[in-house]
Amino acid sequence: MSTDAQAPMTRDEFEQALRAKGRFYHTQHPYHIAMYDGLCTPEQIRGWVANRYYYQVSIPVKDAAILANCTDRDTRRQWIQRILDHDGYDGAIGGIEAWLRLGEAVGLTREEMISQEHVLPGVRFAVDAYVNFARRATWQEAASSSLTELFAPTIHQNRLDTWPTHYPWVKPEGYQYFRQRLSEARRDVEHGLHITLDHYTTRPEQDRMLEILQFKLDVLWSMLDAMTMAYELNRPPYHTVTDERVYHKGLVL
Ligand SMILES: O=C(O)c1cc(C(=O)O)c2c(n1)C(=O)C(=O)c1cc(C(=O)O)[nH]c1-2
Repeated sequence: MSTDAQAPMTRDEFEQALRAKGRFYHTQHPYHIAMYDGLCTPEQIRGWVANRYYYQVSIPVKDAAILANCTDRDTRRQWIQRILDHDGYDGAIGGIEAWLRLGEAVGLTREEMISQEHVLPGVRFAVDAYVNFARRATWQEAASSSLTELFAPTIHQNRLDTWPTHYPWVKPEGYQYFRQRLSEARRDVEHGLHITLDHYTTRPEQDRMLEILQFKLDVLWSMLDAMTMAYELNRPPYHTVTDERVYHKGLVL
């Protein structure tokens, strides 16, 4: 390779390269496209909400792992807000509680979500890979892996705009999560982008970051692949053997 090929990207070029990864975001997944086009059955919406619950409860664990590895006081001060946003604080309900209410609004019970009985092994493995990455990586790398949210500035607004028409059977009380996330996601992306653009300055580091972002895209895409098998193709795990949800509900390692 020539020395030129190894030259670092400028801050702007690097940001453009990160943003270009957006074409692989899970909004391009057929499951997501169907959801946006109003083509999902109630069972498919319920499956998505019940499985995404596992992502929601894992996010603060992931963020706590980042905090545990973070030696920078200013970053910790800002990052800790992410945990509070999901867990709730000062009387405000957090994202996890809001997600449980979304579940109830689509016809799931709180108990069946909390029991994680619907969480497909493929979803669990994908989400666990993200949490484990955050445990092992440097805090800067783990922080920057949250940047997929960069690709969906309007994802929650779109749901607020279209779900009531597409899915009138969903109770309106369920939409709080999407509403809450509008401002939180914008703030998180700004902070994550700031850390990322500051941290990766050599070309090999920048290339590694693009690979980290691809890893995170793979996590999100794989979750939807597992849901496609179960709820679109009607091939949940062990479907050749039983209709029961025998898959494990998580091993605490
Ligand atoms: O609904 C979505 O499509 C979506 C995607 C993502 C993402 O890109 O990881 C997050 C969220 N929502 C979200 O609500 C959320 O709180 C969140 C936290 C993180 C993260 O990586 O720390 N991603 C996401």
